[in-house]
Amino acid sequence: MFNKISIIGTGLIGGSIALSLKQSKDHNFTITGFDIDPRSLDLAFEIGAIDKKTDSIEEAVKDAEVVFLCTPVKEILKLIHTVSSYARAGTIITDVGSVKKIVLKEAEKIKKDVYFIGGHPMAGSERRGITSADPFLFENAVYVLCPSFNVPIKMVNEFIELIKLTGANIILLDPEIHDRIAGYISHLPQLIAVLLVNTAGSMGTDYLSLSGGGFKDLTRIASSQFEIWRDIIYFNKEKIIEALDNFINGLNRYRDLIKSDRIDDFKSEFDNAFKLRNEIPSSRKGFINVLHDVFIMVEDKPGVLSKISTALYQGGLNIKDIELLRVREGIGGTFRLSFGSDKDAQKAIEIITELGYKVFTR
Ligand SMILES: NC(=O)C1=CN([C@@H]2O[C@H](COP(=O)(O)OP(=O)(O)OC[C@H]3O[C@@H](n4cnc5c(N)ncnc54)[C@H](O)[C@@H]3O)[C@@H](O)[C@H]2O)C=CC1
Ligand SMILES: O=C(O)C(=O)Cc1ccc(O)cc1
Repeated sequence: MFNKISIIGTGLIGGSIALSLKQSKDHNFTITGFDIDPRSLDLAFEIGAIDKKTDSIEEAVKDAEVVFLCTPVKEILKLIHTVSSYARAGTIITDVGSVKKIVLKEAEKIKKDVYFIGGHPMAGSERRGITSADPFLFENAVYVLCPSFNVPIKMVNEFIELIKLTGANIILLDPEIHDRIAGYISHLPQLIAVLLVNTAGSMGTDYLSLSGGGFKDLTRIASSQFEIWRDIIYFNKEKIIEALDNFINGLNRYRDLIKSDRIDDFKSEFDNAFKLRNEIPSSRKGFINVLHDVFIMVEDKPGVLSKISTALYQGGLNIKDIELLRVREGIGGTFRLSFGSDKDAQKAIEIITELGYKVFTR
């Protein structure tokens, strides 16, 4: 197994990968971080995501066995060259970019004694930066890998073992297929979420103030920052246009059905969606829910949950639902607690924070 890891871009994804590797009980990784934003680097060091920080990319890379590129995609395309020029023979360079074909094409140009394995953890958040990093972010998530042709199978296998430590399930995919699928299940939904909020919002802010759980569930990712998405949209243009065209055709068909009073024709649409939706492997991410969720990161210590639930009970709060989202034996996990109202969820946050746990909402 590798020991020396470097993270270039210590933001949400870079920070989460670093934190999850540092939590591994059976390994003692030395993680070096580099980021163009010194605040991000300082914070990553302060929270223990990285062991060393450096303002020199050469320094960050020269002794590393694995280098993770965790920046926006456009930067990844440049960093592939900078990093490979400083990397010693045998180093694995990997990225986390949401688009894969352009990245793998760029990686074809680097010297052949370093190995590029494209990666895309299919989990994330609408929030950015190291302050939102979560060691359990990838637990049970799909993590796509696209190795370059020159990477020996043994190296791919060793790398898979490393990524498995994040708790993710690995899938090897052709970059083009990855981009088409990501276009439909991630990039199209992102644009739809933005347009839904803007369409309703353009009618007046009072429209949005009436929105219920369904609208909020469907549009959480509309709060994502454009900086990451600019590159995703640009570099997956073709596949996104294909997905948009399909979706626009579907919307037009629905419009025609309604206009011509063929409402019953929607039954098969609903039935089909119900069936397909139920086939998505059960992970709670994105599950429709009208409750108000609070997420708590806890250590794997006896009594932690009863301490929290007792304090909430004494505070007059009723937990409507509870789920252990991500757990690492002996280390800890993230719990989702759901409350019946936003007011209760806010009160719960106060109570749990007072107990000294890290709490966040989505
Ligand atoms: N946000 C999400 O939910 C997911 C994002 N991704 C991909 O992960 C990558 C990173 O996204 P996030 O972590 O969300 O963004 P982020 O904004 O939280 O972190 C990016 C970090 O990279 C740093 N950075 C930018 N240019 C740099 C450069 N040239 N050299 C060194 N550091 C640089 C920034 O200062 C920042 O700290 C993107 O390519 C995105 O497509 C993949 C899966 C999920
Ligand atoms: O917040 C969520 O649920 C996401 O799905 C975030 C996300 C954004 C970009 C990706 O490439 C993958 C995941």
